[in-house]
Amino acid sequence: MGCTPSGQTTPSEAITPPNGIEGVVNIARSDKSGSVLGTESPRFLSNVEPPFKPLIKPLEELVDVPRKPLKDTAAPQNRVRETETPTIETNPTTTVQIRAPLAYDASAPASTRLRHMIKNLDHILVCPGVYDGLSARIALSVGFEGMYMTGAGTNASRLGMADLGIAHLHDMKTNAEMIANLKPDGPPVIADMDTGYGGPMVIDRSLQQYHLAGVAGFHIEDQVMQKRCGHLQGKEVVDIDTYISRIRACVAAAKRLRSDIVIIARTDALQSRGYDECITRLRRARDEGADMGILEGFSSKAQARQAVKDLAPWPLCLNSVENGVSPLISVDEAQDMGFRVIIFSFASLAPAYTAIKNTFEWLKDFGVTGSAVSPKTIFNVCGLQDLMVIDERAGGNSFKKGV
Ligand SMILES: C[C@](O)(C(=O)O)[C@H](CC(=O)O)C(=O)O
Repeated sequence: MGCTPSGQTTPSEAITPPNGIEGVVNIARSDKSGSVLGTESPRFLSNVEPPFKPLIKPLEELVDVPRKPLKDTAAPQNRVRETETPTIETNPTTTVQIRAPLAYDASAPASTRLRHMIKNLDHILVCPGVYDGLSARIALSVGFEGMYMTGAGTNASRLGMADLGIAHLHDMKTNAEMIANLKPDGPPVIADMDTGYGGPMVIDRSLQQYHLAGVAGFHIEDQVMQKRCGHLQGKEVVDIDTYISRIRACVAAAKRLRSDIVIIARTDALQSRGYDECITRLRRARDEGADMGILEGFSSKAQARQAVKDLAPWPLCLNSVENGVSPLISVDEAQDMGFRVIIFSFASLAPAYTAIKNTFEWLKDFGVTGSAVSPKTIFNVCGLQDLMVIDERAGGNSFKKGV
């Protein structure tokens, strides 16, 4: 690591922040909403601006906007699923088959807003993977329209464990609940539900817990209970009937709870059973009432494009795991292929690993961290401004002497 040839360094002159730290600084300063991220002087109520810019376009911008056509989407053949509340389509060539309200309602639950976004946004919904409060806060401050709570990240951050199905319902639900409630009227949170954590009775409870936690959508997969990350080798899947019973349990629970939670059926069968079996599984899941699909671990871009065609107009979500088993597919490419949502599972976990490791090595070698980030920068990202407003409005005096 960098050090002067003599090894005679001082923090102020010779030590530069290690790789990764600079990026964190830039993220903190890139907030365009007018908040004071990255500075040392938070403002008080009179001149506090909203810490977050509106993340969702206002109604008038969403309704009747011409959507970018989902290219090459084949005409549906025996694929139209009965929906409880069919929506009126304005442009049949760009139909996205998901039950959704016609009008956007900013005060609706996140799940209802997510449905509307999947159906009506004129672009793909981009959800960075977040795994804890800070990564979620950073996603909010940068201004994404959605977020994805990664199971891999939850295992790693809450349990210090690899993504091998160690985290269970309680771990996943409490993490998702915290993240979804940082800004309940903000970007909807899609969360990993792995295998559902048991048979139909447990899955029923899992859906209920996610629904009550404010999770807007989740994916449930067909791996065996002792699952592993979709980008590892040696995955095993359950038979199709067991998989479909998982989906049925979700659909029934959502109906009973009158929940709009978006049910995303994921299949991990590509590795062991091949592409055609994946399409069969996803079609069955769709026919049982799943709202959306994920085919995990595409082996080529052509295969990803084909899956969208084969399942259209049912919407698909792309799980982009950089350095995983699939080729890297950018947001623009995924949109062009016709995906409606893209999640970047490792978007915060991987850079956090790099930054923390580099910093710890720097600390070990040089006795300082080399970080350029002040505590207040982190606190501002984590809602300091909002808390000051709450206190001042209530007549509290927590900040009379500054902060
Ligand atoms: C999407 C995923 O379920 C996750 O937990 O983020 C993982 C990501 C990963 O571990 O690579 C998966 O793809 O299985």
